[in-house]
Amino acid sequence: MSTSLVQMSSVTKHFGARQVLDRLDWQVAPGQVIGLLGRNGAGKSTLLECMLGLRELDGGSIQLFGEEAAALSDRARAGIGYVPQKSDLFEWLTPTQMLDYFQAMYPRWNKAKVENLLSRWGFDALKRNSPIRKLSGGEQQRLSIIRALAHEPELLVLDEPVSALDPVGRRDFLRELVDQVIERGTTVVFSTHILSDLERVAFDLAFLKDGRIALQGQTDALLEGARRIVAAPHALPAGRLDGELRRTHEGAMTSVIVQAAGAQLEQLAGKPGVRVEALSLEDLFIEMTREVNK
Ligand SMILES: Nc1ncnc2c1ncn2[C@@H]1O[C@H](COP(=O)(O)OP(=O)(O)OP(=O)(O)O)[C@@H](O)[C@H]1O
Repeated sequence: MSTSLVQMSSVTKHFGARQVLDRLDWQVAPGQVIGLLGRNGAGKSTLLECMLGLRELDGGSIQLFGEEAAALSDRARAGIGYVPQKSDLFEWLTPTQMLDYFQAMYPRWNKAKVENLLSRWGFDALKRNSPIRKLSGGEQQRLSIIRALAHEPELLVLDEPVSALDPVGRRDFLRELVDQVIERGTTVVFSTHILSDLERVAFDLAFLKDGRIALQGQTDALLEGARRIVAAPHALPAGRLDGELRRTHEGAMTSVIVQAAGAQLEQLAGKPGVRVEALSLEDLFIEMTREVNK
């Protein structure tokens, strides 16, 4: 039996001629907190939707809590909290009505937590009792997060949960995530383009590129080991470098991204005409997700 909470094997998904996921393998262990990164259109939402059994696969298999994702039991469903990229709230209901509706569906609904978050996140009596469609985009996003946290899920999947939030809303959400959700041992997978948030929260990063997870590791370790080596091609040894991830050519120079501190790197750093640079998370994102111009 697998010990993974999510187990994706050779998952393939296309929309018409567009191949979005290409024999993707991915595991998420219980308690892991993973930031999912990728360019616009890389397939992050598709991956998360497939993971939750919301999209039919063209190939491969996905297991969640040891069950087929496409046929989850009610018990497994009750263990999932999901904040989709596009809010699927019932717009004609008021926040109070919508939360009451969902409360009836979940055996483990923490009413006190919902009340606490509503008051802390600016839902006064007026807002709680006007139709959701009249709330701003950020308010709807906050409500969607409250709904996803209310039943204290074991697995929380967040698809760009802070995209519509102002800096205060983002800080409040991240605090809640770190102090409450992660503290409780919840497994969290979330996609975001706000890299500074990831540095504060995600313990692991996964890069989605060309339909697969191109790189995954602990945020600190990824950044600590990542280097860009820029040199004329003849200054580099033949073959791949230790820990080589990507290689691009710009004019007369070759740029190699490696994920390895070691003797080879030290040797190279001492050679004339060779530049070895540390990478920020933004650099790493750009390097890991850009097209290779061999
Ligand atoms: N229902 C659909 N029908 C057709 N094509 C789709 C559908 N959903 C997604 N796609 C296509 O699949 C690709 C991946 O989309 P997806 O929304 O998963 O990317 P993403 O990484 O979440 O992007 P973003 O960062 O912009 O939110 C895109 O090219 C998109 O146009």
